[in-house]
Amino acid sequence: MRQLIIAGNWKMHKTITEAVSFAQELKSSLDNVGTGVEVVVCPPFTALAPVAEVLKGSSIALAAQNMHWEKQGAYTGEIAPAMLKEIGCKYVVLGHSERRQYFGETDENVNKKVMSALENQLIPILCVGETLEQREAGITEKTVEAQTVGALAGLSPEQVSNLVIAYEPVWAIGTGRTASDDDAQQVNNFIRRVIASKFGSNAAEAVRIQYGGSVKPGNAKGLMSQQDIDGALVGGASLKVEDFAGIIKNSL
Ligand SMILES: O=C[C@H](O)COP(=O)(O)O
Repeated sequence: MRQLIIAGNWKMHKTITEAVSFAQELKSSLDNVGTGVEVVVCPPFTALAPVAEVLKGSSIALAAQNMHWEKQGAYTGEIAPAMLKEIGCKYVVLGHSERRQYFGETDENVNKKVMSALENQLIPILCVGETLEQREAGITEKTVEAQTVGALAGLSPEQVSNLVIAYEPVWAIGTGRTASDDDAQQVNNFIRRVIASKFGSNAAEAVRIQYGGSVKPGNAKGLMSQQDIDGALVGGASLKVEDFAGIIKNSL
């Protein structure tokens, strides 16, 4: 049985002050939520340490939204994996479509980041997903397979078992246009079959595969009750405690 994992990706939102008060409020509103779901927040870099302080002793985990693959060096503006580990991050979001689209990330870069995260005991939340053009051209599976296989090249089945994959159709991100429960289930199931063929059935059974793209309190239950959907990567609706907590509670 895979534990649900619901992560709130704040993207480039919230100052330190806003992030800290959000974390305090979220902590108290999830007091009785139980262990059926793992809750993760992904603040911007500047708010990671202050939010880590607020979350100390709670079951809410911390994730960064990106990192460099190198240990250290002359990479102005970048953040190394050990820096995230030191703050207390458990997860790191890698290969988000916004990173691919606006910052030129390739499957090769994402693969280096996945390897480096694992070497530093950070669990990748690997994002994959097709654009609207790719969906309309009938190449959703081909696209998602290439991203998945490319990002996971060189990993062992054990390493794959422990990571999280987020299927995020680009056309559903921030658009209010969610994939139907069936469409999301179909692609998540396809990803699981890709993992099975490359890394074996144990890894495929264990790996958690989220859905992301306009997840809200009202559609969370339908999506989360699909066989191959093991959680959500939430953007816009993770910025308000009421909405994010609503998604978590409705998923159980
Ligand atoms: O990382 C989160 C996703 O990009 C989803 O964003 P959204 O919930 O605003 O559509």
